[in-house]
Amino acid sequence: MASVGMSPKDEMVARFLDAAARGEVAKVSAMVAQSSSLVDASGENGWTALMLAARNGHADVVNTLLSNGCDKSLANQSGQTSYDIARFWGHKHIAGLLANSKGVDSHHLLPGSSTEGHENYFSREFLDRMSEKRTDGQWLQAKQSSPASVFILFLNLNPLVTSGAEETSESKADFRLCRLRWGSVEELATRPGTTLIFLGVEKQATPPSPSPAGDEDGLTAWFALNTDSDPTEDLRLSNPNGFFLKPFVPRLLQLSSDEAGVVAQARSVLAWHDRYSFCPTCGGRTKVDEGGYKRTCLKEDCRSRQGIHNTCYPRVDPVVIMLVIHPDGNQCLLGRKKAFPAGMFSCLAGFIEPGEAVEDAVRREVEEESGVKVGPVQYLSSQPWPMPSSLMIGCLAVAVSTHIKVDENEIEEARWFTRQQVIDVFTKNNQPTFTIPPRQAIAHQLIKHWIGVHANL
Ligand SMILES: NC(=O)C1=CN([C@@H]2O[C@H](COP(=O)(O)OP(=O)(O)OC[C@H]3O[C@@H](n4cnc5c(N)ncnc54)[C@H](O)[C@@H]3O)[C@@H](O)[C@H]2O)C=CC1
Ligand SMILES: [Mg+2]
Ligand SMILES: [Mg+2]
Ligand SMILES: [Mg+2]
Ligand SMILES: [Zn+2]
Repeated sequence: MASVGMSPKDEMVARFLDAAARGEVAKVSAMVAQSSSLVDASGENGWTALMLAARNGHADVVNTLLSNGCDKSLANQSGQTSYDIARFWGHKHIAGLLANSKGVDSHHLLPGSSTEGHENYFSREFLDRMSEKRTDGQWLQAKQSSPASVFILFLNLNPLVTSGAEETSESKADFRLCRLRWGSVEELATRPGTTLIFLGVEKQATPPSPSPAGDEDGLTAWFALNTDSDPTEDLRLSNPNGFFLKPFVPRLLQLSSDEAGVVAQARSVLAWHDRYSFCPTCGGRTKVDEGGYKRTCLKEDCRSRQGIHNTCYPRVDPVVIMLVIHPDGNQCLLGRKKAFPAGMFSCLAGFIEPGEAVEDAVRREVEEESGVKVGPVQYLSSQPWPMPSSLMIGCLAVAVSTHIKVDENEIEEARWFTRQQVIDVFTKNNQPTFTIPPRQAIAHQLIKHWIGVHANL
């Protein structure tokens, strides 16, 4: 403890050693940030902060000191290193951290791996995709002309909706998809700029009973169409309140969870047809197969027709999105792009590159965008993001360095935010100084998960 007659420097070292001995990780971090030479400073009998934290079993302080570059090989006046001390006092986990040649083992900062019940907007599977029926032309034809089937319509990839709040048990919807019948879209389906795809059938709690309409299996099939010729006038009679949802975001985020899931599937596949209308291998004309899940080149000797080629199937672009946790466990890294609304910060994100594992993409994108180095990575949940075909792979990650240097081409600013600052955003207490994306974005859910996990701290 500090005592009368100490120099200010000795007094600061004494306060620092005391904080480490007591496990006051936030104070240790703050003091190191102010004066980095403290990490290896020693007090009575040559004991350093690392030794005191190891003696008292404070793994979080040990990690913070390691990540700030302390020298773990130092010994006290009795010749004991921090590792010897941790072993002597039975703190095996800390001894493990100190023995680890990479210095930092921060897995304990990641919450347990339970992600059960975690569902993101756009990920609800309201329909059974029935992929085995995509090659059954007769079944598809019968469903297409069945009066029970549902058709949703897009004009240049914007869905036809009606407004009108609908409150379900899980979500409040401001817009609803217009559910059309074959009779209203039959003529449109034959126009050159229109694509029709099969989405699946409504999931049923109990096996369906055959319908009297001669529709043998009683399953309600869903289809989607995208067209480039405005059908508003033709639909005026059957859907006087319908309109195409444009601009698409953020209003698309106001559908019910069920309908958002349907739109995620439909819009991605339709966007693929819209953008890949010619054969990517030979540039020839193609035709739509398998209920819209395949395009086949019409040129019989095209290479894309020998064997299986991913160019013939709808694309999905994997993106990593991660909440990076500070080595002290009490702060997270958020960034903002220039295009974000004023004051909004979000998780860093980036496209996975060819030949790259998820964990490596997380480490690369975080370092590229913020200069921060990342150690352990944990997958949490994923989210289809149909703008047009991203799959957001949501992860938590632990930083092993803390200095920020942003890539100004992509990120305007990145900052460490304390848990309290983030809690203030959720609770709207203490006039939060920033905002985060809405609950429909996986970024929001990752941040919320981190706060929830640490709610007891
Ligand atoms: N749902 C959510 O919470 C969030 C979703 N996102 C989505 O994640 C996506 C990726 O994030 P970014 O930071 O923009 O990625 P990024 O950090 O990799 O940078 C984007 C750049 O990557 C290049 N790129 C590489 N592969 C690409 C591909 N397949 N498609 C388009 N560009 C590609 C382009 O040059 C592009 O400008 C965005 O499109 C955004 O819509 C981003 C943040 C939050
Ligand atoms: Mg990015
Ligand atoms: Mg990037
Ligand atoms: Mg990138
Ligand atoms: Zn071809």
